[in-house]
Amino acid sequence: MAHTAIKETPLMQQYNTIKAKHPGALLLFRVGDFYETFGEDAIKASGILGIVLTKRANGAATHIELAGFPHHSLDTYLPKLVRAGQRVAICDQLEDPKTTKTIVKRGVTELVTPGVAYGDNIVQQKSNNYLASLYFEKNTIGIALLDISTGEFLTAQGNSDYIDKLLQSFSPSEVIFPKNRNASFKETFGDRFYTYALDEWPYTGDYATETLLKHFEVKSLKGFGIEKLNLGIVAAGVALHYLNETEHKNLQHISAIGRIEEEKYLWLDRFSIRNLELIGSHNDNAVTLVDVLDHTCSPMGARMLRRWIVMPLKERKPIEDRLNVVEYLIAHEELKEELKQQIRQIGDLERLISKIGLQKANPREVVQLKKALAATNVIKGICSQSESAALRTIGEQLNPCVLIREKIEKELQADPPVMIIKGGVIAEGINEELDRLRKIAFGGKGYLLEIQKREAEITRIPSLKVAFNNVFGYYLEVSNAHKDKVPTEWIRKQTLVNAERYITPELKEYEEQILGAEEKILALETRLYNELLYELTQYIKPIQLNAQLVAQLDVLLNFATIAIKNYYVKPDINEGSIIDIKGGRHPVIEKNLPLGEEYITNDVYLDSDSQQIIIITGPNMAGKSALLRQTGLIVLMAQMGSFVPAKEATVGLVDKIFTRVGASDNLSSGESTFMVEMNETASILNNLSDRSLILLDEIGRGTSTYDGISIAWAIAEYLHNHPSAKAKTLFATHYHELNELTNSFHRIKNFNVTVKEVGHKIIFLRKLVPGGSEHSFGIHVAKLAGMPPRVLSRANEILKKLEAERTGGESIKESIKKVQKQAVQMQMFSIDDPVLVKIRDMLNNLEVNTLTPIEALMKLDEIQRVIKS
Ligand SMILES: Nc1ncnc2c1ncn2[C@@H]1O[C@H](COP(=O)(O)OP(=O)(O)OP(=O)(O)O)[C@@H](O)[C@H]1O
Repeated sequence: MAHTAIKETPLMQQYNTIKAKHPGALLLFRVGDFYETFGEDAIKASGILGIVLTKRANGAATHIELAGFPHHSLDTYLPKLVRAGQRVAICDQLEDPKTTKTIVKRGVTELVTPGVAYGDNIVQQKSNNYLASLYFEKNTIGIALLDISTGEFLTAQGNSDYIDKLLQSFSPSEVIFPKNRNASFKETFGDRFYTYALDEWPYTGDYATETLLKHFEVKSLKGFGIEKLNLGIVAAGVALHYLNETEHKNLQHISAIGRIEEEKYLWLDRFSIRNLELIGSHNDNAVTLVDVLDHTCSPMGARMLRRWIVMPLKERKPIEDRLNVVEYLIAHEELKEELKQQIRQIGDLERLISKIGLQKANPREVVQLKKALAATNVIKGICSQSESAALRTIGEQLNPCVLIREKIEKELQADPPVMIIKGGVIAEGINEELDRLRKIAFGGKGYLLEIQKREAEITRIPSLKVAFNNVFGYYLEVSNAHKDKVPTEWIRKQTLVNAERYITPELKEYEEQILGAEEKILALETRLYNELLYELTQYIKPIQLNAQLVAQLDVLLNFATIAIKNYYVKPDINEGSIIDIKGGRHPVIEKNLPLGEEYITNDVYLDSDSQQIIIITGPNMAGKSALLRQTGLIVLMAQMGSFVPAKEATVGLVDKIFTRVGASDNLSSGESTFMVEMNETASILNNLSDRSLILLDEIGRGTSTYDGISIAWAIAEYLHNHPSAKAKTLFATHYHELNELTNSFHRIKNFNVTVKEVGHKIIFLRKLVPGGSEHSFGIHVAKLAGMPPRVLSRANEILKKLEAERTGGESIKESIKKVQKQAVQMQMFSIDDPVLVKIRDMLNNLEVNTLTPIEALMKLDEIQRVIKS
């Protein structure tokens, strides 16, 4: 945005210089006790924050807008600005205004952007706050994901599908990329993200590698296992560069970078993450899987759970390890509760240690660190003594960091204030000078009483009082009755109605000592505190590991808790190719049914030999989508190591889950929704594998019936006949015509979700049974929805007519022939019409006897187009 230079005063000159250095950022300019904004920034800030916008004269003829708030309200206002998508540059006074005669030196001390934020009020407790950095080269994209609030730093590279999936899983608060890629970013990933484009120069392999090597103080990136990710390295280097640019210099807590190990995780494409409603997005209120699953005891556990949900595993061993711990915890109620109790004490150790790295932890947080380490030690004890090997491993790895814990215990007061300037942070007996100064400053009362007592005796003025005021400090007050007893060396300072006030050299000297002492105490406490903070940075790595382990334990405990609470069972995970769910439920819907309603359980069986594809028909509202989703969710939960909502479940490991929901739900994109649906489906067909699970919900409904049937039919056929990948598929559809498929393709089976017709009403039984269903009951559902009776009865009439026309039991082929016949008959009437001529030719060229139903349908579609055109 154009920034109109603000002229005149030296202050404004300084402002303009700083402002120009941070284009695109809203500048909070510290003036005395206030943060001020000017011009455009002031207009924005007053709008976002609801603070008063004023105008002030600026030179002879101009006015400048102005809006500000007290500096101590920064914690309240800054998050609001950042959440409103502003980049905020905080400009502070870099020297004490008292010590300078000219204008105070000022500079930007931090640039807070949505993706580079760590303040408790800015970042969400239960989710990570990632900055994503992208680098493009031909068809490959490098990505780095960095959360400054937790120190997590990851990288990967791959094609745009993969990067898209990662962006969906990690849902970064900000995405950065080189300026020349602005257009291609938008084209590939849309406008779902807050983005910032950087100059291109830092995007080189050399510069990035050097930045990383320097940051981690290593000679090679091999130790991190990322050395082959040449594009990922560039993205990661630029991420660090960006932190530096935004004035984040203390980054010891970013202590390692890891590769996202794609091969370890079940692939969930971004549509699945959305369609299965796993974690929801920031702005919708739908109840999602995580809402049901999250009973963690710590924010870091909550964040790890979210990661496990979008990145389930696909190797048997680690999944079983998790399941076994959960089983053990369920069987040991007391131990489970004790561990949860301790984890609650630990709190957000991960973000706490990050603040130590950033050197921004306050005294109370450091004391919390001590408490967390104490609780860690208790957990270590419990785990080490358990019979579960996995828990013992966690116990062994936990590091109680005894030395530093004792040091904090010894050096800090037990309950210090949040702000160091309040004083009383460093404990007694740590520093002699501090103790001495404290005695002077705070032992003062006794000392003054002594003076008072002594002088009262000498002068024989029993009512003599020592007191203090802001005008002339400590004084002696003598009532008028005794004023003639005052020694001559006392200096009179004030006369009241019935008393006189005096000062003495002794009092003045004492006063100077006290005032000096307070300042010295503050300086000394600050120094000692910072030394302690600095020493703590050496413990970042072990404490980060503790945080990881405790978060893991928290999630496993959480799985045990919800398994008990929601009656989940341990799934049987194996390397076979069967998915066999008995009495399965939808974990979210079952929790949100209207009072008195019970979730109807269902069995789903899929394998690659006899029942690879299930076509599920059934009326609207019958529960088809719920069934598809619950199958996906049960597999997912099993592979994240959780028990599952079913009576019994066998899960032959799945490597990819694809979900597509027929268009018409996915609005708000420029493309035709049908086109989008076809694109998405194409990407499934091109990526599936033998272990994939595909959930197709009314694919094809976004177009004309015959088009839709044809496409759905062709997809099912393709999935069945795929030479190498017998992907297990659930296919919900309204097109009963698809029930014909089972006759030609032996691994395709028909099922339907049952309903019962009672008089004019239908009752949803929600049971999945073998066989196709006859009709849709769409009109019944319309009635349920309160459609006017006239519309309903007319719809019924039309339906009857249509059904009557379709002579009972006729196959698609026959009905197509009939249509052809009608078309041929039509030809006899107006032969000259060029459209009809064209259609006639098309029909004449058809080899009806060799035509497959699908080809017939497509032909029909072609004919329809000709007529429409
Ligand atoms: N097994 C079940 N037990 C109880 N209630 C269920 C069950 N399955 C679904 N429901 C309820 O029925 C509603 C409709 O289910 P769902 O959306 O799956 O139907 P559908 O057959 O896919 O409908 P449509 O064809 O109109 O999309 C759900 O929102 C849920 O409240």
